[in-house]
This record gives sequence, structure tokens and C-alpha cells, in this order.
Amino acid sequence: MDTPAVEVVDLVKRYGATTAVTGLTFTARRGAVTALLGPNGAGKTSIIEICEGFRHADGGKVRVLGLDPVSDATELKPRVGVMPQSGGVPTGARTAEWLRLMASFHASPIDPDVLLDRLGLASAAQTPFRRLSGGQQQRLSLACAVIGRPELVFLDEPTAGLDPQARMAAWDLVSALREAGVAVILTTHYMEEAERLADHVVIIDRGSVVVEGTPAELTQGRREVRFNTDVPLDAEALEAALPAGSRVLATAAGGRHEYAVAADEPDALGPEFLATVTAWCASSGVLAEDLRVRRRTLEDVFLETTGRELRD
Ligand SMILES: Nc1ncnc2c1ncn2[C@@H]1O[C@H](COP(=O)(O)OP(=O)(O)OP(=O)(O)O)[C@@H](O)[C@H]1O
Repeated sequence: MDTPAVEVVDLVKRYGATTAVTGLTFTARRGAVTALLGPNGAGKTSIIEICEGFRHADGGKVRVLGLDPVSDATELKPRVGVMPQSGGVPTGARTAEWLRLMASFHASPIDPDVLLDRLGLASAAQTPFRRLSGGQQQRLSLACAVIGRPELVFLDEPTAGLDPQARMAAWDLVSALREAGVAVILTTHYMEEAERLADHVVIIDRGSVVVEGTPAELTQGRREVRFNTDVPLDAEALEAALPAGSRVLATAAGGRHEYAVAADEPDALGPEFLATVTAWCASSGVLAEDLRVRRRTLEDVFLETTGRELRD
């Protein structure tokens, strides 16, 4: 049981001329939720599908529960739960019937009726897959991934498109799996989801890890000063007055000029830093309104490490 749930070392994946994963390394612990975050096209699905044994790597090492996902696929299959992004359920299959069939392939499955109830699918038990709403189809896929009580489950965007109630139910299920000692590898575009569920967050951009840690480690000590003014400021001059590595982000909205000022290092934004900002404003004859020091969220860290420009 000492081997990690997933160990990825120097992973490389190419599609023709595109290198989607460029020497990526991370480890996911057993009994923990590991979230892979990244902008569109960062390489998350490629990594997950290689770990699931659905795609071949072009370089590096991947071990899942200590085994090779391709050559040990038969041994891994009953121990690993997979939630396919596009359902994987025949269109005519009825919800409960399909889940019972999936349960029959496992030695000690979760009771299908309990799972249907838990995921709010009891009223759709007799409905064929094609008549389920998108959110119901998504929840049935999630149920299929966990029905066999896997040691490890891969969830690729499990709550994409779910309404808030269904998302909550999915979060409760993921938390319950973790409590039961299951390792969960999750991709998501919802930062709140990662912040709530993940023990470890790996932020990926352009096929490599840009930063990783617990949500607390990634956000701890990281603060920013926000304020707005009715006249534009010389942001470069403010930046020059602050300790090296500080950044001033300016945006204009509703006739106001808004500023977010951040320090480079965690804990660098203290009382003196704040005093420097307000003194600079005073010397420029500018009143900083709605001034506040706020803790930065995982979303702030994500945008800072992966940039703000749109991806393809
Ligand atoms: N089968 C394929 N053939 C060619 N290129 C592909 C293929 N699958 C993925 N890619 C490319 O590899 C890169 C990584 O894609 P991937 O789907 O792994 O990213 P992702 O992080 O999961 O993105 P998203 O958040 O949009 O789901 C992208 O540039 C994508 O266009």
C-alpha cells in the first residue's frame, strides 16, 4: 500500500507535430483527492487517458497503483474507476438496469439503488439514457465510475454542466470516496471545486506543471491590495515605488479605474507594503477608494501562473 496511487515521471505525449505533454512529473497519493487544473488544451485529458491506459505515452514513466496502465490493464481494470467524458452508455439502456449490469461485474459493488438515490437519479431509474438530461447522463457516468468501489478513480470534469444541487451531490460523493480511502484524480475548470475537494492541486500549462501544492500552500500568505480611483494612475510609477517583483494590474470599469497590487513572494505584502501604496497615492494627490487587503484565491493563483489570455 506504500506505492502512490499515480506516479508520473517526465511524461511526454505528441500528436503529430504538437507536443501536448512536455516532460511532466507529479505524484498522487492514495486516499487523497488530486486536482489537475489547467486552461483549455493544457494537456489534462491526455495525461488522464494515458494513466487510464487508453493512450500510449511517447516518453517517461507512468505507474498506476504501482502497475503499468497498458501492460497491466487486466489487473488494473477492477481496481480503477473511470468516468468517460462522453458517457459510454448505450443510448437505449435504462438508468437502473445499466447500473445494475455494471455492478454485476464487481465483487463487492455499492448498492445501485443507494447510488441512484445519492446522485438524485432515483426518479430517472427507468429512463433510457438518450432521454436523460445532460446533467443526469453526467451523474450516471459518475455512478458507473464508482459502483465497483475502486481503489482509484479518474474523474475528468465530473461536474461540467451540472446545476448547483447536482454539483453539491457530486462533491459529497467525492468527499465520501476520499473518506473511504479511495484516491481520486480530478480535472476541473471550477476553482471552487478544487479548493473544496482537493488535498493536492497540480496546475498545468502547455503540457508541464507550473505550480503544485495544497490549496492552502498555494494561497497562504498571498494577498493583494485593491482600490479604485476616479482618475487614472501611473501604474508603472507605483510599481517602481514598491519592492522589486511587485505587480500593479490596472482595469477600467464603469468610469472607475481599478487597481490590484500584489507582491512577488508570499507574506511580502505586510503593513509596510500597504503604507507604501497609500503614501504613493497621497504624494500623487489621489484618493484610493474602497481600499482593501484581500487574501488571494486559487483562481487568482491560477490566472497568475497560466496568464489571462484566451486559449484555443
Ligand atoms: N487526438 C488528438 N489529436 C491531435 N491533437 C490532440 C488530440 N488530443 C488532444 N490534442 C491536442 O493536445 C493538446 C492537449 O489537449 P488535452 O485535451 O489533453 O487538453 P485539456 O487540458 O484536457 O483541455 P480541455 O480543458 O480543453 O479539456 C491540445 O493542443 C489538443 O488540441
